[in-house]
Amino acid sequence: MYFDPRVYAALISLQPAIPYDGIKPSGSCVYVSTPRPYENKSVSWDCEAGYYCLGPSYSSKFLCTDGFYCPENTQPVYCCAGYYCENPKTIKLCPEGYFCPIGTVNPLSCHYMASCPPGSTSANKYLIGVLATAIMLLILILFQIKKKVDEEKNKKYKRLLIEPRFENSEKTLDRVSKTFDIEFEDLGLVLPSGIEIMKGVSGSLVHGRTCAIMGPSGSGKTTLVSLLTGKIRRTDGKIKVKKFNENGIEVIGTSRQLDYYRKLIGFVPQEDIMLREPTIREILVHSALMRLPTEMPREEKKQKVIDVIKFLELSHVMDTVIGDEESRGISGGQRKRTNIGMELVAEPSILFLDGPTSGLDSATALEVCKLLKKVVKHQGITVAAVIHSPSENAFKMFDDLMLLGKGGRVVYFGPRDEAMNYFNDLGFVLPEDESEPDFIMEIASGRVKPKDDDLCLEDLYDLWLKFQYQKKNRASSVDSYSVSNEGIIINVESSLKPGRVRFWTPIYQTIHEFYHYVIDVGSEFSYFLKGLIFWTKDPVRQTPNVFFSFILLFKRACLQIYRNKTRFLFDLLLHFGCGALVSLATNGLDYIGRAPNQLCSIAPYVELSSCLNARDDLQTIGVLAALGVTFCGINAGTTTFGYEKVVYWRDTSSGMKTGPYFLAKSIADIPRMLIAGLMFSLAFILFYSYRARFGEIYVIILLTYIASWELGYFLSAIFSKEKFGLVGTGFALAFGMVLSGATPILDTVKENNSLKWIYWMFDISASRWSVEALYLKELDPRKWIEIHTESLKFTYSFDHYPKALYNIIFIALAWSCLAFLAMKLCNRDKQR
Ligand SMILES: Nc1ncnc2c1ncn2[C@@H]1O[C@H](COP(=O)(O)OP(=O)(O)OP(=O)(O)O)[C@@H](O)[C@H]1O
Repeated sequence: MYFDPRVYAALISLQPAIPYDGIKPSGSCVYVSTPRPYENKSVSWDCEAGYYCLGPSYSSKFLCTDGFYCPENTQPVYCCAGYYCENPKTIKLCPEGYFCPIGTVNPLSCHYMASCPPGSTSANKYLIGVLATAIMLLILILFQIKKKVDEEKNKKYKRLLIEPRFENSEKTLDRVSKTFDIEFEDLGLVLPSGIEIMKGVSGSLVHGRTCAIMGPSGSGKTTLVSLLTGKIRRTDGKIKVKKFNENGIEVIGTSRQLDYYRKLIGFVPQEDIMLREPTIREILVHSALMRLPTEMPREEKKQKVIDVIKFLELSHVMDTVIGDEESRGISGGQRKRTNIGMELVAEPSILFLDGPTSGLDSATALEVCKLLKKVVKHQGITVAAVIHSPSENAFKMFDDLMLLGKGGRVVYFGPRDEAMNYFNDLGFVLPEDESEPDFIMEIASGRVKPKDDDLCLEDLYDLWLKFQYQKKNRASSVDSYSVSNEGIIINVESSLKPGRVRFWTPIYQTIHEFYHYVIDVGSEFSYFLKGLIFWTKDPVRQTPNVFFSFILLFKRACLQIYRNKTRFLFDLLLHFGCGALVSLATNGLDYIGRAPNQLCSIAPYVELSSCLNARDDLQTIGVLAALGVTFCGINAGTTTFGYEKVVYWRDTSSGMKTGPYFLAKSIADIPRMLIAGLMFSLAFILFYSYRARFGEIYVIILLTYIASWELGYFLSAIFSKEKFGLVGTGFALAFGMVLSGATPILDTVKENNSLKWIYWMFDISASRWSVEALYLKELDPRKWIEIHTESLKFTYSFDHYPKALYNIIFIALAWSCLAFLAMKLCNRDKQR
C-alpha cells in the first residue's frame, strides 16, 4: 500500500498549530489520527481556508466540515479544546461563562452551577457540592418542622391521658360484644414430607377463660396455635365455633367455621413483630384505626387506644419509639405488652398468644400473665397462650391447661388446677422441692416416671385418650369399665389412623397443598371482584375501605421515612458518592467523531483502524451511568419492603390488604427516588463534560432509578433479606451491564443467529433504553460532526428518544406489578 510519507509524518505528529491570541487554552489538541497542518512552507499548496487538501502533491480539495478547523493550505484538525470554530475557517478562544470541548462549533453555556474562565475546556462545577449540601439542609429543616408538629400532637394525647376520668377511674376495658368458644377434634397435621407432627388433638377453648398451652420444645404448641388460627391448613380433624351474645347466651352464627371470623381473632406472635420507627401510641392508633369497625367514631377509637395504654401501664413511655437492637427504644417487657396491645385495641373475641412470656424475666412474665387474666376478666374473651416454663404464680393465672407431648399428642387437657390430680392418679408424685409447672413439663417430656409403674411417653398419650373415652362414656351413662383396656386402646389407635404415612404421602401432600393454594388465590380474587362489583360489606366486621387504608398506611410509611432521617440523609450521600465515582470514571471520555473519509483513505495501515472508527465514548458513558444507577436503585428498592416482610405478613393476617399497603409504600418512596436521582445526577456531571441539558440527564437517570427501584421491590418480595446483596448484584450486572446493549452490542445480538432469540431481553432492560436516550441527547449538540453523513450505530435511531423514555416507564410499571404479585402470591401461608 502506498501512502504519502509527508502525510504519514503529519499523522504521527500530533500537535496542531493554534493561533495564539494572548490567553492560552487550558486544554490541548492532542488526539490520534489528526494530522497537523503541513509545515513545509517550500511546497506550494492551493487549498483555500474552509477546504482541506491531502497534501501539496494532491490536486483535489475537499470541503472542511463543521467541528474542524481548516485554515488555508492545511489538512484538517478538530477544533481545539478551549477554542471554538464557528466555521472551519476561524478559530476563537472560548469566552468566559462558556466551555469548549474539542470540536466545538458553538461554545457551551457553563450553566448556573459552575464557573468557566476564558479558554475553559470543561465547566468547573464546584457549586454542585454547595447545591447538594443545600438540598440536605433543606430536608433536615423539613424533618425538624415535622418533629415540632409531632411534639404538639403528643401534648394533645398527654392531655387526654390526664383528664379526670382517667385519673380517678380504674384501668378497665369494656366487654367485647361478641364472644366465642372453639371446639376442636382430632386435629392432625402431616407435612408435605410425610412427617406427622400433630395427631388426634382434641379440646375446647371457652370464652371468659384463659388456657395455657404447654409442652416440651418441639411438641407442637406453635403448630397447634397455627392450626387453630388457620395459619396452617390442618390435614385432619374439625374446628367448630360457638358464638355467644353479650349476655353469654349462645346464638346461631352465620358460620361455624373459624376462618369466617378472621377479623375477630387476635394473634400475638412469639417474636415482637412490629415496626421499630413508630412510638407505642402511633402503633396502637394505627392498629385501632385499621382494625376497629368503621361504624365506631374515630374519637372513640383513639379513646380505646388511651384505655389500652393505661391498661397496659405504658402511659409513661407511650411517646417512645419501639426501637430495636440497633437503636434503643422501649424495654423487652414493654415491647411484649405493646405486642399484646396491638391486638387488644382491635377488640378481638379470641386472642391467641404464641409465647408472650418468652425471653422475659420471671417478674415481667408474671406481669404479662396477670395482664391476660385481667383482659379475660374485663372483656370476657377467649384467650389461649403458649407458655414456656412459667413460674408457679404465672401458671396459676391460667384456668385451663393443654399439655402436649412430643409428636403433637395430648398428654392432658382440662382445668389447670385438676392437672396435678390427674397425674397423681397415674402414679406421679410431685417432689417437695419442685414447682407444679416444672413437674408437669417433666412428665410431658418423659423425664419422670410414676412411682410404681414404668410408663413411657406413648403410654401417657394412650392413657389420656382412655381417660377421655371413659369420661365420655360416663357422661352418656355407659359403664366405661365394662370395656376392656385392650379394647379401648384398639379403639384409640384406630382413631389415630396408624400407618397413614405411605410413600405417596409427600406427593399427595404436595398436590393437596397446590390445590388449596389455587383455591385460596381463586377465592380471594373472586371475593375481591365481588366486593368491587356489588360493593358487598363484610358481614363480620366492616373495617376501613381500600382508600382509607391507603391513607393510614401512607401516613405510616411517611412516618417511617421521617423517623429514619439519619439513614435517609446518609443514603443521599451514598447516591451522591456513587454518582461521583461514575463521573470520575467518565472523565476524559468524549465523542469526537471520525476523521474525514478522504484523509483516512491515505492513512497508513496502522492508523486506518482508528481513523475509520469514530472515537465515540458516549455509549460507554451511558453504560457506566446505567450500571451505577441500577446498582443504587436496586439496593435502595430492596430496603422498602424487604426489611419489614414479617410486619407485612402479620398485618395481612389481621386483615390488611396488600394493594393499599403496596401503593402507600411506593408513593411514599417517590421523594426518596426524586432526591436520590437528583443527587446522582448532580454528582454524575461533576467530572463529565456533558453537552445535553442537565434536566435531560436528570430525567433519564431518574427514570432508570425508578425502574431499578421497582426491580429492587420485586427481588425483596421474592428473596429473603440475607440474599438481597448477592441477588441484587447479579441482577444489576445482568440488567445494568450485560443487557445495556454495549457488550454484547445490540447489532451483534440482532444479527447473530445463536443470540438473536435473547434480543427481547435487551428490550426489557431499562439500562438498554437509558443508554440509548443518553446517547441521543449527548449526540444532539454534536450533530454537526456527522449526523447527515453517518447512520447511527447500535440500532439506535434519532427519533427513539421518546420511545426510550416510555419504555423505561413501562419497564418500571412491569417490575412494580411483578413485585405486587410476588408479595401477594409468595408466602401465602404466612399471610394467613
Ligand atoms: N413447616 C414445617 N416444616 C418442617 N417441620 C415443621 C414445620 N412446622 C413444624 N415443624 C416441626 O414440628 C415440630 C413442632 O414444632 P413447633 O414449632 O410447633 O413446636 P413448639 O412446641 O412450638 O416448639 P418451641 O417450644 O421450641 O417453640 C418441630 O419438630 C418442628 O421442627
